[in-house]
Amino acid sequence: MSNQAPGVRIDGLTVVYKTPAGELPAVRGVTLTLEPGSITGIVGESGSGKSTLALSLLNAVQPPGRIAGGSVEIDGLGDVVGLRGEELRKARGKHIGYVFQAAQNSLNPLKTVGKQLLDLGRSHGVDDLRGLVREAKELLGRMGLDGARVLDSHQHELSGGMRQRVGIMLALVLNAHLVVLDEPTTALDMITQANILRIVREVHAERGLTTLVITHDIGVVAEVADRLAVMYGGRLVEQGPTREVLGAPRHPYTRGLIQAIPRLTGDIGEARALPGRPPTLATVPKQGCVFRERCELRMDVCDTVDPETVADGPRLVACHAVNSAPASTTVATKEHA
Ligand SMILES: Nc1ncnc2c1ncn2[C@@H]1O[C@H](COP(=O)(O)OP(=O)(O)OP(=O)(O)O)[C@@H](O)[C@H]1O
Repeated sequence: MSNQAPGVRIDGLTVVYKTPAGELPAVRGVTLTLEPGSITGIVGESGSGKSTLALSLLNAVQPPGRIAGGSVEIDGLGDVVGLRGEELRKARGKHIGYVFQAAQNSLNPLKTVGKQLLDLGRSHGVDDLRGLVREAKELLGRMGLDGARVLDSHQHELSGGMRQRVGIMLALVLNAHLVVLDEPTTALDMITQANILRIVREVHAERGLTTLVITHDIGVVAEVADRLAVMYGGRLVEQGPTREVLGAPRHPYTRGLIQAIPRLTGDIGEARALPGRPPTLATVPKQGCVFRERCELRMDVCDTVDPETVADGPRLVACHAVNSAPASTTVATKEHA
């Protein structure tokens, strides 16, 4: 991979988990492009398949899960779904930096952060380990931490918020140009969250990265993402430029998510939680629209026919009610399940 922001093309991706009821899809027929140099946010409630989709970028879905169909083409690496063993290990860390959702718990409790940093550097053939430590201290310093002290610490000596920032440092320190951040700010207070998101944006711009941010918090994507993809029941239901999607959401689920945000100004009672709950693997409908049970625009066709993804300029929406808009053109959504 060159030293430039890579483009990523996810096409018809389906990921299944083995359950007592057979293999069920957590991600189904997802098609998404990450433009080089962009920050894309994926938002959706718990269980919508965000983490499973993010893990697929590293071909890191673990049993009982497996990628059952589709491809993930990353510039310079090819289709990572086909990568195995050493090739795959090298790609992770060096080309793809990743902060796991449970970043607070992903450190080794027996080793200092500095020792883990050196292990990471050695396992990726970094010659200049001093330079690596310098870089780590610099990144930690920018995130408001005393770098030398953090590198000398064990996991138990750090707060949840500090571990989260260590996770972000480890994802960035090898200079990967594709960075995946899964819930990067969940353990943080509002001020620290804003600070971390500012740093994510700065480092993204300085280094020329392609960044994917996974979150249940629409405020986080509003803060950082150029483009926003909304996920529900393993499907992408709406995508587009963040401002356009937030300013004029089209899919009823996106509208529901936005209406559920309490505003700082105005009546707190105006925030309306979306009624009902998202489906689990066992309750996701096998045919028809995955959102219909909670949808105020439900029509008969929604019970039987999966809505196609329809493009209107840069906006993509999968909804029968919205599909009737006259200026739309249909794009094929591949199903590999
Ligand atoms: N190891 C597993 N075995 C079985 N089912 C799983 C496994 N991991 C995830 N799932 C199921 O797959 C679906 C998608 O989970 P995933 O963690 O990708 O969603 P998410 O949107 O990231 O949610 P969260 O933010 O809560 O992690 C959920 O229904 C979840 O229960």
